[in-house]
Amino acid sequence: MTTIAVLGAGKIGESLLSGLLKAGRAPADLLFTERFATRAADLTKTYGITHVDVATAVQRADVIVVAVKPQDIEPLLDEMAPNLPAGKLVVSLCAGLPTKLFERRLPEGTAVVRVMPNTPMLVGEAMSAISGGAHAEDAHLDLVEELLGSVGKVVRVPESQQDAVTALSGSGPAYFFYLVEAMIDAGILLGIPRATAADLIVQSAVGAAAMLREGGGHPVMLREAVTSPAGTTIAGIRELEKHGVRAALIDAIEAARDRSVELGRAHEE
Ligand SMILES: NC(=O)C1=CN([C@@H]2O[C@H](COP(=O)(O)OP(=O)(O)OC[C@H]3O[C@@H](n4cnc5c(N)ncnc54)[C@H](O)[C@@H]3O)[C@@H](O)[C@H]2O)C=CC1
Ligand SMILES: O=C(O)[C@@H]1CCC=N1
Repeated sequence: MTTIAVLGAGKIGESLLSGLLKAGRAPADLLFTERFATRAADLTKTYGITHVDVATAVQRADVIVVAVKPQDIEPLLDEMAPNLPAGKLVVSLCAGLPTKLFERRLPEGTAVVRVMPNTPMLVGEAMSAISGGAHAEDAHLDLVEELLGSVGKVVRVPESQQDAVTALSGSGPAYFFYLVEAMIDAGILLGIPRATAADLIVQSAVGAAAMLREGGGHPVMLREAVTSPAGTTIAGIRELEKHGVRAALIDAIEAARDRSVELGRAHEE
């Protein structure tokens, strides 16, 4: 069985470990590193997985998943480089960091796959986009696709699109949560108890997502079907348009893309 080590078990690292376990992978096939000892102990207790140091992780695992903040990558690469045997596959989940950075800092010929996942991985509903680096072969991409396919959907994209993908689906869940939060607040304003407002909005979000995914409908047609002539929905849509919500969303996603590019530039030679 393939042994997978997750370096940095924070929010996304834990989501991956938990998702892989839920998908049927044995705890014995998973390793993780974590710089905070109390967090490491909590994760071992919760999931029964083994906490190791970076040197042990890169030596024992076949697939090494890097899940630290982009700002924390340099010291981690310093620790990985002298210990990484040839033939290992390095998978980076880090926003903005190009495969070239890993290839430059790790032993010559190391296969690197850049991935942009998202936190719905925790419930087996991740959206992950993967791109191979210079030494990644089809077999490496197939392996990463299989791993991430067990915790959600996977698409292959050229690495040049990864900053945009990061803004769209990497950050995307946060924008949906933000929208839900705002709609629940609207319910409070209208006198609906918070718990009821949350139920109403969360189920509406789940239903809308199911229609988008399973119904195969176009978002414009689905919205038009809710929008009756002289009805309630169009009164609300007029306010959204007046406040420039569409342009705000486009600007937000462009800003997130720009930030991803900036995170990568910070590590250029
Ligand atoms: N949170 C999200 O929604 C997503 C995050 N990502 C990417 O995943 C990476 C991690 O993000 P989060 O999980 O949100 O951050 P986080 O801060 O929750 O997790 C990072 C973890 O790495 C640990 N760490 C840092 N340096 C370490 C080292 N040298 N050795 C061992 N452990 C170390 C930290 O203690 C922390 O627990 C980032 O690069 C981010 O861009 C990608 C997609 C989505
Ligand atoms: O906010 C971030 O930088 C990370 C990357 C994508 C989602 N969260």
